[in-house]
Amino acid sequence: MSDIHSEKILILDFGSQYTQLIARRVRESHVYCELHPYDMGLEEIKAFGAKGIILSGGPKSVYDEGAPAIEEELFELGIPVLGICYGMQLMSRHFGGEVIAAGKREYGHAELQSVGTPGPLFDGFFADGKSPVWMSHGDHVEKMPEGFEMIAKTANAPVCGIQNVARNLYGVQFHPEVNHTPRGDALINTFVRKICGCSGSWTPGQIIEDAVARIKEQVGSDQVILGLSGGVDSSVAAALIHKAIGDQLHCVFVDNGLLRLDEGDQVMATFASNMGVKVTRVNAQQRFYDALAGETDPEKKRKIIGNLFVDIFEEESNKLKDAKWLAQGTIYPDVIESAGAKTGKAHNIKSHHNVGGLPDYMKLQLLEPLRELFKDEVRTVGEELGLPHQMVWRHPFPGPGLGVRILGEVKEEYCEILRRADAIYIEELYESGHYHKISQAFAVFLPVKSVGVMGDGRTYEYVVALRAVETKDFMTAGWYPMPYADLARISNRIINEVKGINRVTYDISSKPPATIEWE
Ligand SMILES: Nc1ncnc2c1ncn2[C@@H]1O[C@H](COP(=O)(O)OP(=O)(O)OP(=O)(O)O)[C@@H](O)[C@H]1O
Ligand SMILES: O=c1[nH]c(=O)c2[nH+]cn([C@@H]3O[C@H](COP(=O)(O)O)[C@@H](O)[C@H]3O)c2[nH]1
Ligand SMILES: NC(=O)CC[C@H](N)C(=O)O
Ligand SMILES: [Mg+2]
Repeated sequence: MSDIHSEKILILDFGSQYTQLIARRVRESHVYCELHPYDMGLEEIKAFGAKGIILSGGPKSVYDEGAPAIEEELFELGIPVLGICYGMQLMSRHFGGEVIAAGKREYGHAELQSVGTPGPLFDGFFADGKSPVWMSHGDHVEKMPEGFEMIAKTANAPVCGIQNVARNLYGVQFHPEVNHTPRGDALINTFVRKICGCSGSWTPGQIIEDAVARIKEQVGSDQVILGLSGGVDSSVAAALIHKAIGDQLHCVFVDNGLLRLDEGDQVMATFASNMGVKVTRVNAQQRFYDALAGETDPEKKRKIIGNLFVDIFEEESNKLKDAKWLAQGTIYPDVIESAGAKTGKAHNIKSHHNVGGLPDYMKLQLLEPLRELFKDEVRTVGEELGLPHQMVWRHPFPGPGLGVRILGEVKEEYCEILRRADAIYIEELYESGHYHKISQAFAVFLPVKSVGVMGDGRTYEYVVALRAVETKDFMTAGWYPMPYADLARISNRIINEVKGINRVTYDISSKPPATIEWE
């Protein structure tokens, strides 16, 4: 078994908005990396065994009292270090440089100018001695650190790139990790591949080979149970685990009555018929409708749905002899976010449910083969495993499903109406080529009636709202500028074809201040 973790980069997070993007760029260079808080101890850092360390940006100023600092010996380990923004300022100070509040702050686009010879990090970065970069800083390095050369500046900031080639220490004031720095990805690639000497073994084929070997080793001859939703994460997890242990995997698909049109049949057909995976379908529609009857509060609805999922899971695992593992499609952003959530600093806007919020009595161990992967890596792995393209590139669908897309009380009748409207909407998006330009699209049922006229007769029926958003990380999102002609066609079809709807609206709210789902 090749060890794809033998080459890895450590990213120390000083609280930048972009730390996750640094990890994305490193992964795109086919190098494994992990994010850790800036105060990771020296012994832990040594034990991690990184081939390179990246220090992120951060909101504080290095000269503030109590500003986040690092283990001083970090620079003595002989491991290459790249400091970005705050990271460069820390490095500069450590080596006797001076950081001050800048007279001219820089936010947004700036033109970086090469100073002296570009050096290994900036290899190929400049064209005619210049390169567009993206800045976000109020401080700058005024006096150079000892033993370093200055390799770049801008009109406003005297020091924007520093290097000590002999010790493999580099710093940049700009943000190479954001898309607005056009050659930034190449710079990060140069750092991890050329300077740190990583060979780039983090490829889909290797990830699969490694995961399969690890699953086999962990699970042995035990049985594994997995909640399969038909969404990207649980589907890829199922395919991966099935490749590793075949029939020892038992998937449970819960039809909670809150799924999209024909979704249950599609999931069963794809997995059971085409892929030979054992899937038990639990028809629990009525149980969910009964449990939700009369409840209008969004948070209470989410809790009801989540709890019922767990109950059903428990029942199913009790039916299975020797089930020792519960597999989940947890991915890296889930891991990072729940680590953040544990600090308790964030407001609870809504309770996101993942089935398998394990109750103590469940006694199953967790198997999470995707917990190191980002969504797009999960998708690439899914493609490599031969999952249908449509399944891999589907928009995410929340666990509580239509339960959070029917405002207020959930009724079976409303679910039927919404399923039909949503299916038309999504079909039209596929046909017009918009689907893959949109991050997530769906219809929402509004339990209010308005007056209309159809075939000379008065109608008094419900309203459907259409939502389509563009986003990278689902934390912030903009509404999709759908062409009028497409909106017209979709609205026309929904009103004509779906009984119970006589009005369609398009949601033009961004997140924040709205959220993506309506509840
Ligand atoms: N109807 C369902 N039956 C069984 N398990 C489910 C169901 N809905 C959700 N789950 C479980 O909850 C987990 C979290 O759901 P989530 O929507 O985040 O992921 P997903 O459905 O696998 O992927 P995607 O984000 O693409 O929708 C799933 O991985 C799956 O294990
Ligand atoms: O698995 C999930 N369980 C949930 O309870 C849940 N609630 C929202 N979402 C999805 O998360 C993303 C952000 O949604 P919001 O802007 O509505 O919070 C969007 O992609 C939402 O679809 C969920 N996913
Ligand atoms: N983005 C950053 O890392 C900013 C660093 C520091 N707070 C500054 O304003 O210069
Ligand atoms: Mg889902």
